[in-house]
Amino acid sequence: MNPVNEQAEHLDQVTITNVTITPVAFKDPPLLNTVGVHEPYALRAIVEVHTDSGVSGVGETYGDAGHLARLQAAAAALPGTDVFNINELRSRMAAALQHDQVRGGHGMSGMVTGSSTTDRVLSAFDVAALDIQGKLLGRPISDLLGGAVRDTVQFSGYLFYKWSGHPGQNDDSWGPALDPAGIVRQARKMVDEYGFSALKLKGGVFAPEEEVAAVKALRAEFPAMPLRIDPNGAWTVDTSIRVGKELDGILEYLEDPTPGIGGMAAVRREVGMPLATNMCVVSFSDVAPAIAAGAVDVILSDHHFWGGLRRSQSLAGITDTFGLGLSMHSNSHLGISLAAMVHLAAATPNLDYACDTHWPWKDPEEDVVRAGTFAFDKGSVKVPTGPGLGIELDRDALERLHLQYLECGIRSRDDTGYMRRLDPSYVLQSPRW
Ligand SMILES: O=C([O-])C(=O)C[C@H](O)[C@@H](O)C(=O)[O-]
Ligand SMILES: [Mg+2]
Repeated sequence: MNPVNEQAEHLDQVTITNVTITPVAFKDPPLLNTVGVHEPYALRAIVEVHTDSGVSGVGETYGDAGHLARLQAAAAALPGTDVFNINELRSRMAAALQHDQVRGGHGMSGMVTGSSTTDRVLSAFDVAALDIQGKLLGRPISDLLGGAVRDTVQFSGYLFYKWSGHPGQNDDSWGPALDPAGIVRQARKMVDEYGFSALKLKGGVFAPEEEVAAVKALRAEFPAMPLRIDPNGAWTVDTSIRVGKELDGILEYLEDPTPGIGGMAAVRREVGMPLATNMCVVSFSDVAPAIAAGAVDVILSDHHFWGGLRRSQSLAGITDTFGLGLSMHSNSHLGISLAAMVHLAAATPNLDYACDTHWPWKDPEEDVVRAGTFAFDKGSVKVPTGPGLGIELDRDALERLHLQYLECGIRSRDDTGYMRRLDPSYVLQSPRW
């Protein structure tokens, strides 16, 4: 048999034998948002899919208790499946989860509410399966997704209001950012260290006037920088229109000023700049109503809740067809997610904006991939060219971050509960202003 046939025969069926799911915790600074403040540790789950070929693949997803239970239920349904048949993986896990379509409990802080449970669970398995396929074929995932159209992927600097450190702990290296001057200081440090050429401010923390002043201060400091603000639906329609008019000509887009498709459509009729969302369009079932209502100009994809890399490409096809812009959302994440985001972004021709990432907020010493795998240069990351995700799991680091998970006591992300423990008068409100 010639080598090509021999390899083809070998790949005829590559069967999943078992799955390992490891929850991990990594340090997170006190980043403020409209539902509270980040706790001292962020949770993730590392999913390893093993096959009878001896080749394994990895994926990364939310680490909350409810999500972990669903990952386990899905994992139990997968042995015996061909790792090249992601459609079969999806239908098996949809069956396993059919009585558990609960919303929430996944680590998105109550801000992204209506995403599909099956797609949220599928994501890490999809990434792990593509990692295996790539390793078997000797090709990077970007090739499996149709080929990279860019060698590097641009990210935006993600600015947060924050305290100087977690109460009772030492100050972190970023210091406080509680007013326009603090935000500009943070932006300067982030741009100097990472070279970002777009900036996003997480808003919804202070009164809109203060956040408008922060955006204007950023504009004064960085005259040519594309700027965005995202209050996560903290504003009423009227407030959103007022702020939208005031920041017209300053923002490249305004992200989720107000909750819901109806509210976003009402704002969009009155403001000049594009409206973006990762809150009112979070699953395929939201797309048609949002387009019919004229609610948004830009959708932020996120493979963690859109069902992995292939289904995120389906979303990209939809935004392309309907003339919508496409950007990318993030939550606090580690290097496996970064690699997956980069492969997806590289193979998505119509990605119109620099992608979000929480990467600068992570302690550089903490990751489950080998240190030094990623470097930011001019705000961008090189697309890995090795087989699969092109990364290597650091087993010692995985063990350390798993121990940290066991010891930290946090089992579900709860920005509001943490804030309330620190400030019992704190009230959750949506919209707040
Ligand atoms: O764009 C967004 O909505 C986010 O990045 C959501 C995140 O949960 C962010 O607000 C955070 O980390 O606090
Ligand atoms: Mg957002």
